[in-house]
Amino acid sequence: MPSKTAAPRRPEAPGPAGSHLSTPASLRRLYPYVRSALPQLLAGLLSALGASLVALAIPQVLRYVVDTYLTDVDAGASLSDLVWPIVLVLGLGLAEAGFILLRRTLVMFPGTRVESDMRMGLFRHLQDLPQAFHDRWPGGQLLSRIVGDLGMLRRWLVFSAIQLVVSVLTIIVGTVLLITTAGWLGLIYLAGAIPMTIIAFTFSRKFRVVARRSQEQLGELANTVEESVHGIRVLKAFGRGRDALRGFSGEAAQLRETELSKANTQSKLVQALQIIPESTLAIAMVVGAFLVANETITIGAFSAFFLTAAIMNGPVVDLGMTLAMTLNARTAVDRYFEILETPNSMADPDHPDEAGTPASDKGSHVRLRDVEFQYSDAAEPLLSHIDLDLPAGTTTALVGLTGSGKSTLAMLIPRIFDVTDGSVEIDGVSVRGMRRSDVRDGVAVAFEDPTLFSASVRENVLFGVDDALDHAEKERLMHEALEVAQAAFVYELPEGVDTKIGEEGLSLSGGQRQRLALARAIASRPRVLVLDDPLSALDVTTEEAVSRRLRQVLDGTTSLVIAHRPSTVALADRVAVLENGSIRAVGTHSELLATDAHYRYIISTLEEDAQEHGIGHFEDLPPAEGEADETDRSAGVDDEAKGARL
Ligand SMILES: Nc1ncnc2c1ncn2[C@@H]1O[C@H](COP(=O)(O)OP(=O)(O)OP(=O)(O)O)[C@@H](O)[C@H]1O
Repeated sequence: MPSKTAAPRRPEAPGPAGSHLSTPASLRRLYPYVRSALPQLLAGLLSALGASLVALAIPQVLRYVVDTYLTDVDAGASLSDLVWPIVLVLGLGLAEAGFILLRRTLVMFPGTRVESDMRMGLFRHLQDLPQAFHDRWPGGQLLSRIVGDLGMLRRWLVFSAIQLVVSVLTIIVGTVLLITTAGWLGLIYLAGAIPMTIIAFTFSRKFRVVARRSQEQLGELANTVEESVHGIRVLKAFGRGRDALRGFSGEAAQLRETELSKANTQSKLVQALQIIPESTLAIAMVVGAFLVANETITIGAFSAFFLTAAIMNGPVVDLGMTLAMTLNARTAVDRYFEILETPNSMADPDHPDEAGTPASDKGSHVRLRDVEFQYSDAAEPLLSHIDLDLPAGTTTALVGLTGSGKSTLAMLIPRIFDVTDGSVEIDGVSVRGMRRSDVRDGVAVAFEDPTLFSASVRENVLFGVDDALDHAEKERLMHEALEVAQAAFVYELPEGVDTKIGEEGLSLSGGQRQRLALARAIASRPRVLVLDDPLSALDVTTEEAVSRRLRQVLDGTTSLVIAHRPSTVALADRVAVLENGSIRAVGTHSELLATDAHYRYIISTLEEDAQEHGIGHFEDLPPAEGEADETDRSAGVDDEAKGARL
């Protein structure tokens, strides 16, 4: 049940990155992304400013018309005298519309480019961050940052940021015009700025908090949706759809409350920004009538004052909205850099070691030396003093009770996790000294719970294959891997290997997905192959067929196979037994049966389990094709092991 039982994982970060910064300082961090777009954004700003200033010029024409032709009766103005002022007002109106259009055209392209660059940067960093980070951060939070927050930032950049500057400049220019046009009346209007500034400041403090809360809650909601969609089968199977809905409604209601509180806070500001200037205008009207009567100001100046103030009303009220959007953008920036500035604890070294030369053409030599591993949120190490030698070209089965740390140990080889002490070496070079890409080029993994991508079968199987290979070679590797994994079912799919297999391969059965994941690992022809219980979802007949072919493939590489079935143990030359976080014994199956009580216990448990489920036993496993002709694979191979296996 997504929302009740699975509490959302919280980031370990002590607080939002950048929360100690002022809003301008926080937004300044956008500069590297915005730099190349600045010329267009500035041109957009100038266009918007042009539109505003042109609008402010219209009242001055009115003032001229009123003072020259309408109030000065002796001037004897005729209708024809008004043609030029009318043409001028029309021209100013057209210029304003033109500036607005130009502004939109100028900012649209750079805005989307900044958004896209930032999105790429974040995605690249997410890909680079280690597994430990992804274990901690819920997907919904990442999704809401990479999609929602960045969309919000773009809208702010192309609209609100420009509007904010334009509004402030328009208000400044407008206020100067009010003062020069109508003296005291302008100063009365300016006095309204004092309470407005105080209110805006208080608003900013409140709004920042609620904006952050809203964006976090949106992330949690996205997380709940992701988890429910991901686990839809379980929810349906257990009839827990209603509970999921209840959990979702609770979170949605919380978000709604926060949004309402946000809107409330914002509407208070907007109200203040409307009421205060209008109150000052009421006072100005009384004072203005008095000044006109005294002939201190002209009727034209009086009219122009009110028309200018009316035009300024738009930018003043806009200030409320743009300020709110600026604070939303600031939160989005903080949330963006919170991820982007998460240091990568598994970064490549500055001076990486070259990958070692493989010990034999049958694969690399892997060695774990006094390895310790502890999960960051665990109280004590899960693995300690692990010494394990995987000679080139050999297959080692790793067995142990459930939860003993087998999968974790296997993940240390491709550096999905880093050892906390000791070292993992491939061909004599520590994996921590190498580029991660070099390590992973040589190591392929097939997970027990395989993840496939929503792409074609071909793309999934060739996922780890060198792009530089020519088409024919790639095809050959794919068909061969599919054959080893007994995945001929793909040829029966509607478009054969070009069939798109849907999100996470959910259109396939568990066994089919597992075989494709196995084919993916095999196709890349790795020097080290890590198989985490790769046959667990297969039926007996398929398992036998895969095992027979797999054994031939394993002959040509160094493999570590996590075994939960006797038949998987039988694929190996030798067996390593994991207990209480350490390797308790290494030997052939028969050696261990004879000498190690814990191994006997594990095997009997596996056998019982196999009998219960009607799956393969040691004796059931058919010999590999041509195996009788084989010579020993390496020094690490034990005849007895083969005897045991056969
Ligand atoms: N990301 C993680 N953070 C903290 N603890 C973890 C994490 N992943 C696994 N563990 C813990 O580490 C222990 C070993 O897990 P692991 O999956 O390596 O065992 P396993 O021997 O492969 O188990 P199984 O045979 O059931 O697949 C378990 O107790 C598990 O709870």
